[in-house]
Amino acid sequence: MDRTLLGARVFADATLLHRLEQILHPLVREARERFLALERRRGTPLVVLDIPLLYETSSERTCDAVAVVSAPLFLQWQRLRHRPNFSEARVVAILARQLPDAQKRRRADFVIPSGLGKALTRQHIAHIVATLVRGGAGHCDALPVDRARRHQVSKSHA
Ligand SMILES: CC(C)(COP(=O)(O)OP(=O)(O)OC[C@H]1O[C@@H](n2cnc3c(N)ncnc32)[C@H](O)[C@@H]1O)[C@@H](O)C(=O)NCCC(=O)NCCS
Ligand SMILES: Nc1ncnc2c1ncn2[C@@H]1O[C@H](COP(=O)(O)OP(=O)(O)OP(=O)(O)O)[C@@H](O)[C@H]1O
Repeated sequence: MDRTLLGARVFADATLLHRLEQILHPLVREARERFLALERRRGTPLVVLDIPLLYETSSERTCDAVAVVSAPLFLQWQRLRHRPNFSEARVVAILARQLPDAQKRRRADFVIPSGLGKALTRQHIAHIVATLVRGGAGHCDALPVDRARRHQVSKSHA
């Protein structure tokens, strides 16, 4: 499948994108449920879901905590320019269909900076994992997280 061509069509046409989402999102949901059921059976203490349209689809309600990976806008554009299917029009169309980064950062429990090098990003992730495991967040959509500690961490990271 030519994803670049499909992207050019659907990101320029809200109706077509909606049709594609109606086909794909149920399949994504199904795969996610299978994954969660398997990890629950295994007793995995923490699972991570990488969801691009998390707030846009209200999926945050099914998770114990949300971490947003964020870099400054200039860096986002710099990285996007290196993608094989880059076009300014495509990026503008995609951004118009997503919640602004600032809003995601405000709503998230954790903000993971990705603009200051991979070592620092890894440190933040390790800190978050330790906080969640200590705080008792285990199976997604089940256990509570220590909110006070969450805020403490997200504030120091923002
Ligand atoms: C249109 C497709 C084929 C383009 O694929 P391609 O490999 O060229 O781009 P990629 O998937 O990496 O997406 C590029 C950027 O667009 C964003 N994006 C993808 N789908 C959407 C969408 N429905 N709404 C808003 N942004 C989107 C991604 O987060 C990413 O930042 C693909 O994005 C797709 O099938 N999208 C529809 C399914 C979807 O909603 N996926 C995201 C959530 S599960
Ligand atoms: N912490 C980091 N330090 C340095 N570079 C990074 C870091 N995180 C990501 N990058 C670089 O930024 C680019 C984009 O990363 P990635 O594809 O993970 O973004 P993304 O937000 O998941 O993208 P999308 O949602 O559009 O698929 C890649 O080239 C990657 O190497």
